Amino acid sequence: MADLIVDGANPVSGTIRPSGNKNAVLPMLCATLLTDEAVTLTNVPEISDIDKLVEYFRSKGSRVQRSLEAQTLTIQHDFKAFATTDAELPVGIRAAVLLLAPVLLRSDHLIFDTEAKGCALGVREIDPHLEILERFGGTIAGTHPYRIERRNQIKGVHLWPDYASVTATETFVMIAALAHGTSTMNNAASEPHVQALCDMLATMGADIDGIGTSRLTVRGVGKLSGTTARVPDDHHEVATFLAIGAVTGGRLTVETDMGPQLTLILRQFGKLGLEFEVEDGKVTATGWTRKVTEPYTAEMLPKIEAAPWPYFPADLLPHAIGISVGCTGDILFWNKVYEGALGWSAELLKFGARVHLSDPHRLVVFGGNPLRPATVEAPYIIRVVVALLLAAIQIPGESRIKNADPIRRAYPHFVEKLTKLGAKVRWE
Ligand SMILES: CC(=O)N[C@H]1[C@@H](OP(=O)(O)OP(=O)(O)OC[C@H]2O[C@@H](n3ccc(=O)[nH]c3=O)[C@H](O)[C@@H]2O)O[C@H](CO)[C@@H](O)[C@@H]1O
Ligand SMILES: C=C(OP(=O)(O)O)C(=O)O
Repeated sequence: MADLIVDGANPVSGTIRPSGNKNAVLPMLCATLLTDEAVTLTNVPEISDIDKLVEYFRSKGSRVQRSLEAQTLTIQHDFKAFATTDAELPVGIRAAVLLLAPVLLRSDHLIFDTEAKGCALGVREIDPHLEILERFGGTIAGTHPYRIERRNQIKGVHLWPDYASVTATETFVMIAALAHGTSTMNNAASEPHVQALCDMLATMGADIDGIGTSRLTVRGVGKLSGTTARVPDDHHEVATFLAIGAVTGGRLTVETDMGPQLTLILRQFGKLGLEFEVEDGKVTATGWTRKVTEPYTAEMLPKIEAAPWPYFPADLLPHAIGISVGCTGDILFWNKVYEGALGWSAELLKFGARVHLSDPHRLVVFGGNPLRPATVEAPYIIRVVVALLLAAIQIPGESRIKNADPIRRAYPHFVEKLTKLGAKVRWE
């Protein structure tokens, strides 16, 4: 594991283009298994989760051509390789769960010997995925490892799961696209990455209504064709760079077409005093007042809450927390998604911040405390490494974020990009 050394309070300024969204490219890559024709993805980020999926596909005889320079990836699968052997999925990444539906469609049985846990945010259950496979006609023939069999034709079903799960919705769309008949899902997730997968499947010939809403209707088709699809820019990375620019006193522009999707994200960062200019094709961080917006309702604490899209994303709540330690006022953070996503907040005390973890979902950060550089320990959570960096980079002096490697799962060339913009950050 490597540490990130951050020499804070150096303005991070300039213009940057974001990379493709990890949580979009992973389902898009898995969905290439739904066709025997070649699929080309563009704006493919250079991140380790993709390396793991590509390695898995190559081990199954898939042909993969990847250009890191052009950020393109072309892939074509050999269905026979999936049909004749047990499919043992890659371990250590949440995205392994996105292989369940497409592999089961290609093979009549698969062995799933991974807990499919990514970031350490809580239980990361797989029940919603297994339930979808069962409802579409799969059988769970064993557990530890999971053995899933498919004896019958995949037929359309109507689902209304407990909650809007990103990867479970993606599993549903992939299997429903090739099922016989019509399928519906109420309480579907609608994050930009879920929309990107649906849009890609539509270009392959899938018949999907309700993209971007909480009710998806999918009329199954007999066959999907190859396509070329662009991975959308990563709104998490866009938000990260904007926040870094603002808290370091820089002026940082991100060139992206994601502007309209960032409205609520910028509004929540605005509650922490971050200032932005949104123009066609770009967003600029212009300053930071450090003031927390006080609600008119006097009994209320200022609050930022995270929940499934179109709420503020759970994957950006750590960023807001990291920023907030430098604010002058108090604010409540409420993670309505994960039951284990805030335990790391005690690390912020080492910077001199005062925080109170009210329960597993709610954290209060008290503003106006003198901050100092510190050595902190990152958990295995990509976005928490960023949160700790956002705290460290606003404080004059050298901080160390231990075990910062998880950042490589979603932020390509993070240190190199920051260095070009004037940050003093290095791996050690
Ligand atoms: C590869 C990928 O795309 N990973 C993302 C995906 O993970 P993933 O698809 O695993 O996350 P889910 O949307 O399933 O939610 C994660 C967990 O939160 C809990 N839960 C969620 C929603 C809800 O209304 N109630 C509830 O209790 C459940 O315990 C669930 O297991 O979506 C998460 C939530 O946006 C993101 O953090 C992950 O980065
Ligand atoms: C939690 C994340 O990823 P994963 O679900 O792949 O662990 C994330 O991208 O912040």
